[in-house]
Amino acid sequence: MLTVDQVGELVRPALAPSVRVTGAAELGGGGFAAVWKVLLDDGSAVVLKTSPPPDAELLGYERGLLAVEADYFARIARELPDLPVPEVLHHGTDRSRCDGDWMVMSLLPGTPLSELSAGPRDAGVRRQLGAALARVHALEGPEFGYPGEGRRRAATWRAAYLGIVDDLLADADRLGWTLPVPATEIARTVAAAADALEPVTRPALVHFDLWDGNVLAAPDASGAGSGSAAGTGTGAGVGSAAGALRLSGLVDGERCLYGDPLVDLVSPVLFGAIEDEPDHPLLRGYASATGGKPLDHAEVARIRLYRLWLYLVMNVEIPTRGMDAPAHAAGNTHRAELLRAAVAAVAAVRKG
Ligand SMILES: Nc1ncnc2c1ncn2[C@@H]1O[C@H](COP(=O)(O)OP(=O)(O)OP(=O)(O)O)[C@@H](O)[C@H]1O
Repeated sequence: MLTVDQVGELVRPALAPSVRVTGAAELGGGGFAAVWKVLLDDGSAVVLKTSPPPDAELLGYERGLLAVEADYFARIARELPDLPVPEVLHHGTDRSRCDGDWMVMSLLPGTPLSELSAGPRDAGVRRQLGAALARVHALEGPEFGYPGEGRRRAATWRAAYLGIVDDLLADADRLGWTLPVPATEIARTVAAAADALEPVTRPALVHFDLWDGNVLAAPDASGAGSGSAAGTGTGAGVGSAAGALRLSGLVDGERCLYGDPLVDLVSPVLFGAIEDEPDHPLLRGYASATGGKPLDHAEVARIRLYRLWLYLVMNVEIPTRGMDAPAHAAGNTHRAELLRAAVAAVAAVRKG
């Protein structure tokens, strides 16, 4: 855990010489990295994110994530400047100053959807998210898979996906973590369904992790309570404001990769299935930007493969996130059920 003085030292390279740090508070939700809101004496604030130290036990794909996240935000800021991603102010790698990498970025206004319980009021935000995602998906990479040094990549999406799943199964084995479905059954199930991935021929930039905690919403300019959260970051007041909300931030781009745009339809409905909700606002927003049509059978088959992947990650990361303690038993039982159901759903598409 960093002290406020250490936080101040790390953000220093991103600040004008005259600006002073007046305080810092850890932002909730950072399960992988440590994330701080840092207050400055000019009344503004920035965000500091530090990655785990190099000797931390991580999953194989979790290498160099902060550099990848910095590149993701920088590329979107460059190519789609009206989309609300943080501005990267500094990316530090000096081990004499911090065990892990660190990034200083602008503080976006708003509150995560996960903290809002806004009900139908957040439909507009989800529509805007769908439209924004469609634009990010127009950006391409050179190959399928993860960007960055020594990470899983392949010339085809099928090979990248199967390799990513294999790597996660190898992680579970290395960590001695028993999965709720045997690794051999998972590998067999995805291999048998992998023909569904063949139509994907364009490596689109996908975020992968847009669950509600990584989508920020703020009152829109005309909404009641406008200004209560704008400028204060994860501010109070949005949840109780009765006015309309707007999409004010996409954060946590560290798990991005190049692949099928449909990957991004899974995390936003973390415990459900977007293909069972044809009127979901995210789908409507996405279709408004792409002229898209309802999801077809082949697309549903792919989405189910991606849900299996997401739930596999959520099971394999239990030991590395320190969630293998008895206090997490109920949550882990739920994760296990999700994975079992996802494997069965992939197998069912194959039979259907
Ligand atoms: N630039 C930003 N502006 C405002 N809030 C931010 C910003 N970056 C992060 N946050 C807030 O801090 C939280 C944690 O940040 P982030 O998701 O990047 O950390 P993480 O450790 O990678 O999270 P996860 O547990 O999802 O892996 C976010 O959910 C968001 O609420």
